[in-house]
Amino acid sequence: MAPAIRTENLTKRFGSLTAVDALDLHVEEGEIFGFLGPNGAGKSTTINVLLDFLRPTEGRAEVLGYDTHSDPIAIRQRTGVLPEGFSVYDRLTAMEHVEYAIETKRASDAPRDLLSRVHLQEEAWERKAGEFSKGMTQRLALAMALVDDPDLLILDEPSSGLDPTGIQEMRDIIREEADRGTTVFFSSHQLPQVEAVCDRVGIMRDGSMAAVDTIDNLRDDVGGATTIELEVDPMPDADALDLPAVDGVEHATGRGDAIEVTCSDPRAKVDVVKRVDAETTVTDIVSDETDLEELFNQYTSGDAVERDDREQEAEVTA
Ligand SMILES: Nc1ncnc2c1ncn2[C@@H]1O[C@H](COP(=O)(O)OP(=O)(O)OP(=O)(O)O)[C@@H](O)[C@H]1O
Repeated sequence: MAPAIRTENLTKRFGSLTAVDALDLHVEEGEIFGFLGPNGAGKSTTINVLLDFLRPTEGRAEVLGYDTHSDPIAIRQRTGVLPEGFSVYDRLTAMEHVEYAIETKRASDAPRDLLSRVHLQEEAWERKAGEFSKGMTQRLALAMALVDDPDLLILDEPSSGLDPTGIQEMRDIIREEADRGTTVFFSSHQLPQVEAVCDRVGIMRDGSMAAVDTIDNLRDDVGGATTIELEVDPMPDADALDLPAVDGVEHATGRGDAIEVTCSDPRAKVDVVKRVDAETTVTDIVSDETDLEELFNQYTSGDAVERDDREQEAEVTA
């Protein structure tokens, strides 16, 4: 099965500036792939090549098995796109926009269904889109992208301009689409959203991929301490528990009815829970993992991650 997106040595220069630098990107069919990177990393340029809005300087790209340069029409027929900085036709209504998108794709969707799916309020359907807020405009753009049940959705900053409810709704729509078998490829600066929906992420830096993996694997690779807190009843004897003897545990602290354990290796968490559970009843588990923002910073700036420093607390060893 062809990957949904494949680039080989993809390079795009603007004069002396290399916006995309020998990029090899594979996005599998059916996955939700988050395309991340700081401003200017080359995400939009990559997306524009995928859609044949820009020609590569070197290398090539395939979307749904078609070459972006020789088969752009076949790609557009099966792909839904929410472009960066989508702008509306000021004098057309929301309904007319969607009707236009349906006509262009020679599809047979019901415009009302699409507008409901993106939660654009019904009172706005017949209003001129020139009056829309950024959030409403994004919803309209998404409705147009969803026309004809695309096999691939390419969304450039889909959450831009959305309030928290809108972001949540966008997340739900992305999941629904993926559940229907659609591959979703989206760029975003909304890291919590990316974390909530993506199967894998690619982090761009200076036109190349600094990392591609699941968020869990990126966490493992970056290492760094993760902390879990186990609420227990009753508090077990620290000596009998001897958590520091578990491989990958840095230290453990008992406080009130909770044990806080810092693991240098995240895989140790499972062993910790098993060990505590063998001694007492675990009533709750809170895991404080490296958040995606920290991971992102490590891959894009190389700065050391600031860790929650609990070194001063007493260890459960006495
Ligand atoms: N048409 C263009 N002409 C000249 N330079 C360009 C052009 N488009 C993009 N660039 C440059 O290419 C680099 C990559 O830009 P790009 O828009 O792809 O980054 P991005 O990762 O999408 O950033 P953002 O998150 O801000 O959208 C930047 O330095 C940008 O200034």
